[in-house]
Amino acid sequence: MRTGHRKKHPCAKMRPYADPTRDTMIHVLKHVESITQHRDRTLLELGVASALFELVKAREVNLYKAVMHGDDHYLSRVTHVGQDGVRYVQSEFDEGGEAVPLHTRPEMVACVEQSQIVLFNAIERGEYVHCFPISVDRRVLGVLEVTCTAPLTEEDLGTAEGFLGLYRNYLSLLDYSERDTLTGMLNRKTFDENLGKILAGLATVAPTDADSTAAPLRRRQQDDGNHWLAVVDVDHFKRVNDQFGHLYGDEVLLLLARIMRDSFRHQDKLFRFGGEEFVVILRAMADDEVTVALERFREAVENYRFPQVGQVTVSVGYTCIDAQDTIPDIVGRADDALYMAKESGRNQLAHYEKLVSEGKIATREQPDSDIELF
Ligand SMILES: Nc1nc2c(ncn2[C@@H]2O[C@H](COP(=O)(O)OP(=O)(O)OP(=O)(O)O)[C@@H](O)[C@H]2O)c(=O)[nH]1
Repeated sequence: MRTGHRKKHPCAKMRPYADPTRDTMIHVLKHVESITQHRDRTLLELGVASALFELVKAREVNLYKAVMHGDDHYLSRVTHVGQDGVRYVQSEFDEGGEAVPLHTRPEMVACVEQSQIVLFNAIERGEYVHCFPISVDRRVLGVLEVTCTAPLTEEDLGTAEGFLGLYRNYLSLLDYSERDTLTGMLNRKTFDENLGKILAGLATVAPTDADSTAAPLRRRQQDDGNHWLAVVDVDHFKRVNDQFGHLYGDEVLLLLARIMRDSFRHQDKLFRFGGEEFVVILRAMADDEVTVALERFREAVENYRFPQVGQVTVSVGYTCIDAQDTIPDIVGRADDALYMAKESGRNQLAHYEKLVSEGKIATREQPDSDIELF
């Protein structure tokens, strides 16, 4: 039987002086271990930014996401680690992370458009800003910005590029496991994780009797509006498959995914839920804002001519997400509304809460207690 007693390794006594190279290596490996333990994108990003901040002794490290809207690039800061001790991760749904046009950050243009590393001397602040492109499959997804009081040494540049390589590889692995292979949209597994995070966020800011600390965050959440969930289903898709074959059916799904990407904002989350069903999670101040966005998408599909197939339409059911909801509650309500949209002739939207207030649909039964029976 083994006991808890461990013999000292004979070499332990033979280390009369510290070996700085070995210590640095151990330090770097600890960061690598900590970064790769995450299956979560935001924690991964924070891990990379924190590691670089410490290892190259930066003043601050920022991570920007680059997004295309129309023909223009926009940048949105998602992670920040600074000397002030502030460590910050922007929620993907947070409107506070409003994207700025790329041209307002001229030092980043070559980085995003030509995938070049850029060193920028901000003399007035006594800072050197290093911008590294974050690219996966030759697409620049963002910029890692490392700000220091002096240009990075060759060694530090090597460290930064090494961590960037690690981040890129890990990101493409995560991306692969998060996406549907046909349309490239986020998959069902990612849907559950994302909606779970939204609900957890809402629960932390939901009002309680003695909640003074949560008040500013709650106010901000309320200022940013509600989250909404819409289920989109292709009308008579079986007919498309039967009449034109599965390959054309697949092409319809692929093109539909493209129309969805063009119709919604970059903060909105788009998922392929399975088969010919898609889900959008969006944030909006008011009901009519959601209706306008969904209606714009519905019309775009109706007006598109799919190769060989011609016109395809979609029906959409949507509902407002509440802090007390569970995932099945939300999807169930959107599905009930979708059913009504199909029953009422397809190619239209149906808003669950509106249907309830008009007495056209019965409210879903809420469980009496928190206890779930299996
Ligand atoms: N080509 C293709 N077809 C799929 C895929 N996933 C599901 N389908 C097909 O989608 C069709 C869905 O049919 P139904 O659920 O009957 O619905 P529908 O014909 O769209 O009719 P409504 O929803 O009532 O308007 C089935 O024929 C499935 O085989 C896919 O990945 N590719």
